[in-house]
Amino acid sequence: MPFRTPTFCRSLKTIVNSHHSLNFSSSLPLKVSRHLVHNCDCDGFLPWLERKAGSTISSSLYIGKSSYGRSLFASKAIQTGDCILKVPYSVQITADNLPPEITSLISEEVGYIAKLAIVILIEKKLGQGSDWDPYISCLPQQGDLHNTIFWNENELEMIRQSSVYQETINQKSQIEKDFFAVRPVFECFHQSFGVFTYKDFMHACTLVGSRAWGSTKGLSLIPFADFFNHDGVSESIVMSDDDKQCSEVIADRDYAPGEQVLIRYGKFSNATLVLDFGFTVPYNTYDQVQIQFDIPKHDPMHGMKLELLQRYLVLPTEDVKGVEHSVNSFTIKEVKSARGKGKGIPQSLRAFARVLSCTTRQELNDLVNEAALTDGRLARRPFEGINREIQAHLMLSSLFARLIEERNAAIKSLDSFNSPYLLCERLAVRRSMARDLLVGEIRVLKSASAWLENYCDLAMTRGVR
Ligand SMILES: C[S@@+](CC[C@H](N)C(=O)[O-])C[C@H]1O[C@@H](n2cnc3c(N)ncnc32)[C@H](O)[C@@H]1O
Repeated sequence: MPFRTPTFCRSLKTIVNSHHSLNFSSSLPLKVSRHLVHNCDCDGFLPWLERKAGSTISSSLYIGKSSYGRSLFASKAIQTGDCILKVPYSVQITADNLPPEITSLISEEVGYIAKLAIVILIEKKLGQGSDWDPYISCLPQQGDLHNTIFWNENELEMIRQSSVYQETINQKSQIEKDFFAVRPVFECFHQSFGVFTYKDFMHACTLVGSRAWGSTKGLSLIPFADFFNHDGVSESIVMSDDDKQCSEVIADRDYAPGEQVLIRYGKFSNATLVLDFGFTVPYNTYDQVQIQFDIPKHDPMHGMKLELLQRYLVLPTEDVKGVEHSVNSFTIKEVKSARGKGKGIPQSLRAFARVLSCTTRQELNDLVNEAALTDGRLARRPFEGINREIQAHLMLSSLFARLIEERNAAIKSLDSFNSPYLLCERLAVRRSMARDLLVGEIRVLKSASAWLENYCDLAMTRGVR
């Protein structure tokens, strides 16, 4: 999904494995709505796909309507451990489906999302003449999507405090870059494939980003499986097996006939969900906050600190949301126990605060010497003096307090965002997403604040070392 890395790839996760390793022992109390509506516009979809595949894809699921759009429902009783869907690779869409004359002209820099978007656009132009028409015509229309790249300026203002704001801008510019890279190719073939606009391309990229799974082919659209909606607590995921050349889903619990069957797309925060999938969940245990901690411009040792930080602070290898990391950007996860159990706030952030709290060259040199004598990392150990250690952490506390305050103010002003009558429903949906996002971020920041408070209290009473 991610429009930000060259291959822009944080699509729905797939385990490419020959062995399923799910733990089927627990029945999870999923909150699902019961729906017995069989007659959605996709009634003929599964029979068509099974004919195309030459095999049964699912005998226990049907496509119905839910409050999340179309969804898959149990057509009969399903038991924990049942294989509920098996989609052969032969009916999945990958970049290999691009016409060869197009593939040969597309630059290597164009990522998988863009390539699959082109496949969708070409098949769409072919209309009923396309082998994939029953699938392509089922895909959501432009107005149905709520990913933040479709939010207008006013709507985006609701989430300005969150990193999603900047990520949305980055995502748009990545799509634009890809569009300009592929447009000349299409101009050569406009008689065969027609023309498409930037808006069409953006829509197709978003469809791919929210419905394709990472695979050995880069990304794969898996028809029928992409009607599953997401539940972050589900243990069911789409698994692809290269030996069997198919993707499958195993039920993680029992389902009664008519019950909505949900899977987990990935361990995604609301920031990821709203950016790449156009929805949020009210309480998301995977929420995290991307923060930036700047060296104050007026700091007399600004240059020296910056140089040291760039030299010593190693960037995280895992790029959480494809955000470009700089030395002063950190990912904060919810701290589950303020009492010091488990992980607290990132070590790299605490090291950063120690460096920032130094007031003399000597103090900075001491940190460099200490790094040379230990594991080479800067400021990873608590300061000898308790007061200095506490002071460094209080800097973080005040940063968190400001971030919490800004988000609280943003939530308060959400109701002041209005729009013309016809757009009210759309705005209400997006406002509720903005609220979920900001509330989740506040929860994470408050947990980090509580951890810091506890750390400082403990340091005072016990001494840091
Ligand atoms: C893979 S598709 C699932 C099928 C989709 N509902 C449809 O009608 O085609 C992913 C999209 O479904 C919707 N969706 C999935 N899970 C959701 C959830 N828990 N809450 C709200 N919308 C959800 C979002 O629009 C998302 O981009």
